[in-house]
Amino acid sequence: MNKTKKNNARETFHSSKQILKTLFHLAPYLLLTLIILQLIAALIPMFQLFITKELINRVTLAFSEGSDSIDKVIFILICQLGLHVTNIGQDSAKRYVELQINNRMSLHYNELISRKATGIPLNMLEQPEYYNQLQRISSGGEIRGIKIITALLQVAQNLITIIGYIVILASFHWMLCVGMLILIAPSLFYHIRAGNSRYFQLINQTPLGRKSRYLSTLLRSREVAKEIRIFGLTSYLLSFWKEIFKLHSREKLELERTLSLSKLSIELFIGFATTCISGFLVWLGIQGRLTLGHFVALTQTIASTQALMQNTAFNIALIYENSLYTQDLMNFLELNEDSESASSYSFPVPFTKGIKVEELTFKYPNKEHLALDNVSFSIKTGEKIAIVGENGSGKSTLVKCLLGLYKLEKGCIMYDERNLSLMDKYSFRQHVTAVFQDFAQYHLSLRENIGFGKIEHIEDEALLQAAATKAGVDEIVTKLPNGYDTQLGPTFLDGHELSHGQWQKVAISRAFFRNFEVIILDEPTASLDPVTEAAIFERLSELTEGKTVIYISHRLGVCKTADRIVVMKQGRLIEQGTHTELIQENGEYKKMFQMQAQWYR
Ligand SMILES: Nc1ncnc2c1ncn2[C@@H]1O[C@H](COP(=O)(O)OP(=O)(O)OP(=O)(O)O)[C@@H](O)[C@H]1O
Repeated sequence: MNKTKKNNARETFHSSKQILKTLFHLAPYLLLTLIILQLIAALIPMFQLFITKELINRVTLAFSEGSDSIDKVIFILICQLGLHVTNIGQDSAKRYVELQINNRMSLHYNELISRKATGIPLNMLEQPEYYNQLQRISSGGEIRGIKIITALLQVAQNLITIIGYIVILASFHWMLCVGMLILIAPSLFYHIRAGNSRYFQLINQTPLGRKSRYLSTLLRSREVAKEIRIFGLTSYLLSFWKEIFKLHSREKLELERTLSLSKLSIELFIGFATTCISGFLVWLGIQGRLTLGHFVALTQTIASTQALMQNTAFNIALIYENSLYTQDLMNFLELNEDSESASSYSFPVPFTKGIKVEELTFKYPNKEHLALDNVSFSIKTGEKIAIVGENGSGKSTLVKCLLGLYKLEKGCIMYDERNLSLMDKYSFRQHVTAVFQDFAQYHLSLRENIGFGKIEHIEDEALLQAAATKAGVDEIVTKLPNGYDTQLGPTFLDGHELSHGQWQKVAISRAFFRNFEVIILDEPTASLDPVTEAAIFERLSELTEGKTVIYISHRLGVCKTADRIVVMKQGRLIEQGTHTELIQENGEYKKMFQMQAQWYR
């Protein structure tokens, strides 16, 4: 923890500099305007002080001399009004400019965060620390950047005013400015300590905090609503959530209590020091070294300087605290992405030699055992391969590797003798399509749900209808109120919910919406009725004529149509061959096939 604190302290300056640089690129004129407004704000208190002093002295004179001196008093009052209007004007303008800067920064960083989140390797998404970090930056990391800048400008503004005040105070007595300077130290110490403690408390609370948020999401989620009711889980989940909530509240209260005690002692010290300084002023007045105007103006100066110093200390601490949070954002943005076009190596067209998997070994970051253990096999172009095996045998992991979604540590995958790891990802994805076991259900229009298969052609009606027909979605469309433009899912107004099987057909259409050389289907028909499933598999050869097909299925009956069957067990490839060959081999496949077959006898 100490090491982390030290590192963060060192990197604080770096992240503030980064944020400033970005802002300078994003909104140079707004930044300049903000600096000018801040400068005006810095000078106003000194003019105010001068006006106060003049006003008191001239009013005292007018009271003793009568109406002869009233013109000068009126002039001073007009100046005071002008200053007041300027102050209000600069304050409103500053808020407006800050809001504009905030919007630009928010847009910029939110876009970067979303791009990064969709660009980092899939392996990273399996790691809890990724979600902890994402949660912290999602709760306003980019807004904290603008806070650093406004705090920096506020410090600069305060310093200008404080220097002006100190010069005024020093012109009366050097002791006054020394007294003022020593007031800032305890305040600064307190605010930095408070910021640091709150930040590290957040770091420690993030993992459990995520769990608590997950539990409360579960309690309100549509997906698990049925199970929560049927299994009566409300009390259990609620008490788990309450336990975490109470623990975190207790920790926060404890920290605030400690900080409040420190703050109280610092405030007492500051109050005592201010009283001493005021007493010193009275002593100077008694000695005849101050007029009444001077006395009022200096008392006001001391109060203002003290408030400004506290505000400066608070803002310096704010810069430090927000830099710690911004550091998280910067670290996240610096994560390595899947290189989309780092290579000039494109997908081989025409695709003639097929796919070769050599000694492929893969382990998930948080797991002990290998998900894939030295897997080697090849697929000819145009071949239809079925992958079968018990749950957890590595089938889905294998197809995700074939799709280039995971970074390989050992072994390689070649498409027409071109190494997938070195291939340009964009080019690769133009020629490969997939239907996943946990396919996405986009709560958008049906057109978008299919068109996402190749976003550039989303308006191509003929292509849309062809893809829909291939998976039997054309029958669904006729029953939808707005055809392809019907909003799907229950999330938004007029949303039309589909059955799970219908959603799966839409996912298959999406895969068929693009031209492909290779199609990978991970249990593509698990939710379909037997008639639809049989129809899709019967038509698969026709729909994928000349294309390479790899599919995973637990229904071994449909695998009989494959040119070759690959059998997986505990991450290893244990058998491969045609259905007839594997039955003759009398191995794992035959055992699985016979077990399934007995249910149909
Ligand atoms: N995201 C993940 N993080 C960690 N381990 C994982 C992850 N996904 C899968 N695994 C592990 O990797 C192994 C292989 O899983 P995989 O999903 O590839 O199996 P599968 O054969 O597709 O299973 P199923 O038939 O149930 O879909 C399993 O032991 C599983 O626990």
